[in-house]
Amino acid sequence: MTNPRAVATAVDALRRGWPVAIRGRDATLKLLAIETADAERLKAFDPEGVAPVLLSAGRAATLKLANQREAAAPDGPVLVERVPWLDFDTATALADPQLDLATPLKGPFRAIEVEAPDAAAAALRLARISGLLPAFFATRGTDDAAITPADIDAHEDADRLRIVGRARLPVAGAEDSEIVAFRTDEMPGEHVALLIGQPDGNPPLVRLHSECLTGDVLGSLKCDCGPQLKAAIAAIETSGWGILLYLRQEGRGIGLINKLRAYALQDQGFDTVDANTRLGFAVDARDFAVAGRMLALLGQRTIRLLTNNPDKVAALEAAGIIVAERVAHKLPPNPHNQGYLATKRDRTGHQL
Ligand SMILES: Nc1nc2c(ncn2[C@@H]2O[C@H](COP(=O)(O)OP(=O)(O)OP(=O)(O)O)[C@@H](O)[C@H]2O)c(=O)[nH]1
Ligand SMILES: [Zn+2]
Repeated sequence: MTNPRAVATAVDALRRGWPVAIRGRDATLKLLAIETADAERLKAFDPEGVAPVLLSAGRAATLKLANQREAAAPDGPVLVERVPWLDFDTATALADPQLDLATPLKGPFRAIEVEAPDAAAAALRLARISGLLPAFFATRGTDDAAITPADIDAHEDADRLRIVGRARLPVAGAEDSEIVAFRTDEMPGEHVALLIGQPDGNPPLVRLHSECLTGDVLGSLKCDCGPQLKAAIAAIETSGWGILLYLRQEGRGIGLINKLRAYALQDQGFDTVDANTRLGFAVDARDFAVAGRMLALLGQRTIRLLTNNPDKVAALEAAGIIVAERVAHKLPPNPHNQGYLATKRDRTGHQL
């Protein structure tokens, strides 16, 4: 039996700076998120000052801390040995790439064997779900109140999404529209679908739009999200009928705060791909199975998809949706997003 609700409690605990425990196959890890800790909490968590620091492979590679254990998975979690000079401030510098250029790290640091790699990987996932930097103090814990990686799988399982509300919603450019909201019992935000027009016997034109507060609401020129959102509604309306899925996957799944950290790194000269890696995240942490589930709940198994991103097509097909056609969704660049669009074309396979 899995317990996805316990994951919601763990997310809440991490954000408050409280420890959580994750039970892996071989051992249980007790974890304190570095971002929400302070020297005092660290002392209470680890009075002897021996708890190593857990980082993602991407972050460790940025810090030139390759995992020295031969059998370690190349993209697996990395544990940094706790040595006397690795105090709270130094751990913060390991966790937060914004300090990389300003404060050269002391050291030397040594990567040590990860005893519970499945629990460690689950911890990094939990940090992403919590919108926190993926970095922890980690020590052996007891099984009391520990969550498991399977609990996190259950928490993220798209099949648990259901429709919880719907209403007519005329919007600018598409007056004959209906909004449908979806959620699971634990998720804080809800995904929505905007059904535009009436079914006409053809597969609906569908747009998967990932939340971008800066672009969608504030009109940010750093990306193409705002114009893409408006243009998607217009294209669907013109096509006769279709569905806009608004997915709460801000920052390609790393959350608003971590996206803003990525933006700060972009101000230092890193592109959108390298910024995510330096933070310790996947380049794209979104789960498009959610969109597959939403379409299935709406009774639409065959669609036409408005996107330049081949990963979206592949992920929907893996989720059992037939993508009968990919329709390009290109908008003119502006001086601020030219580099971003070029990176999407050159490094993330977008067909631009
Ligand atoms: N982490 C991160 N997320 C970003 C950045 N710029 C935009 N985003 C997010 O990226 C998502 C939009 O995805 P895009 O990669 O622009 O486009 P796409 O949806 O993959 O592809 P298309 O369907 O072709 O538009 C939104 O969740 C944005 O918040 C960035 O520099 N870093
Ligand atoms: Zn955007």
